[in-house]
Amino acid sequence: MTSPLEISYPGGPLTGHLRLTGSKSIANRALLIRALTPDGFTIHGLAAADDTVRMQQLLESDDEVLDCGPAGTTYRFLTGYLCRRQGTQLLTGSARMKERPIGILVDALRSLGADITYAENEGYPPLHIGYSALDKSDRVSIAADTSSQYISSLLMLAPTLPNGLKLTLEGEIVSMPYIKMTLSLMGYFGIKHHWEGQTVIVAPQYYQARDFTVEADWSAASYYYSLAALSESAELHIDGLFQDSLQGDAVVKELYEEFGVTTTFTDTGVQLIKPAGTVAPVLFEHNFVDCPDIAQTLMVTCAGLGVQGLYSGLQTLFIKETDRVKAMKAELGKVGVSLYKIPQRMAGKTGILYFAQEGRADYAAGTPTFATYHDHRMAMALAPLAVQHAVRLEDPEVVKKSYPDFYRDLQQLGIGPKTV
Ligand SMILES: O=C(O)C1=C[C@@H](OP(=O)(O)O)[C@@H](O)[C@H](O)C1
Ligand SMILES: C=C(OP(=O)(O)O)C(=O)O
Repeated sequence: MTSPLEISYPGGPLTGHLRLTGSKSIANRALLIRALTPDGFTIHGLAAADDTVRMQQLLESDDEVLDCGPAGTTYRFLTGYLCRRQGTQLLTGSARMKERPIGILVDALRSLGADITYAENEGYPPLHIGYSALDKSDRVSIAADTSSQYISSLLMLAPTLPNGLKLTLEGEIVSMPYIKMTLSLMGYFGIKHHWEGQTVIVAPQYYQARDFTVEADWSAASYYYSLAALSESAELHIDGLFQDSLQGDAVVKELYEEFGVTTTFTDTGVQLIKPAGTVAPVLFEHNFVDCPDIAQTLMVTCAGLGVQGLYSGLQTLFIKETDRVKAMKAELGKVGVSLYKIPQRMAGKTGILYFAQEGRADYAAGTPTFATYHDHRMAMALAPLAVQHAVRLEDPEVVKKSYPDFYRDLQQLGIGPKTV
């Protein structure tokens, strides 16, 4: 744990220009695909994010123990990849990773012939993974309601399998834009696929080497949208983001229109404007099933502005870096904002889980100290409140997972961090 950091803003319009970090989701796919491509290729714009660095290191390592730390994509993508690599390796991770389920992916890989055994608890990391031809079958069904990363892991491997793969997605599909991102990137490297209903069909094919540039990270951009929304007025220029994005989290540009933040694409990225005098909405309602990583950002924006929140599609937040709903409930509670599950009888009989949020962040008790729960997004989502009142973040270095320069970039906007 690193010492707490206090961040504050002197006030006035928020202005500035920065170049945003690369997307770890895109980077980790490009790295995995490169490992499956005989000729290799150059990847530009790889971020120094821990999850990306780990992916690079582990793909190159022939150590017997591979430690993914808290990196979900790294763990799930390597689970598939290692099945085709010679030798046996122990794939492990942080204490939290050992609580994040992997059984759905292991069962799917085993049905193709994988040699995987649980080293500790059934259904959870760590895993012993041995080599297998994965030629027992050319089709598999997988529950799509828990994590899309299992599906992306299988899809990236699919063209390299002796018989290709027909992958049927069962139940509600969560994080669908990430599956589309995987298929688009595979397409960039020459892999064709087609859908038959809920089944993705990928024939045996070779990845084609092509140089590649990683887009800036729209999930990281969400924190600047929140900063703009929470400021009295703002004009921010963020380089590296483009209109035609592979990332589902690019939806932030539409979501923040409700808070008066407009986006204009420029030659180098985006310009965000929030005019003075913008009136916040009374209610913000959204289903986050396609964009779970920006849920915390929107919760904090609503808390800062006193906007009532009505959220659904949060079911995957319980198994991320922390139980994010529980963590947000505790931290927003520190500034008097409540987040609670709506009883089923009030939400209707749809089976959809709804959460409601009420209250406006209140700093009467002084500078709040927010815990970050080993979750980069807790720190980054709560930080924008600093434009309203100084806030303290515990274990601030947690942001390194996806955005190591987060505080440096805030400083460029005049939002000053100091260690306390
Ligand atoms: O494939 C990816 O790059 C990701 C998929 C999502 O996870 P789930 O599919 O588990 O929701 C997302 O939350 C994660 O940050 C990155
Ligand atoms: C959920 C996340 O990451 P991962 O699942 O890759 O650990 C995230 O970055 O918000």
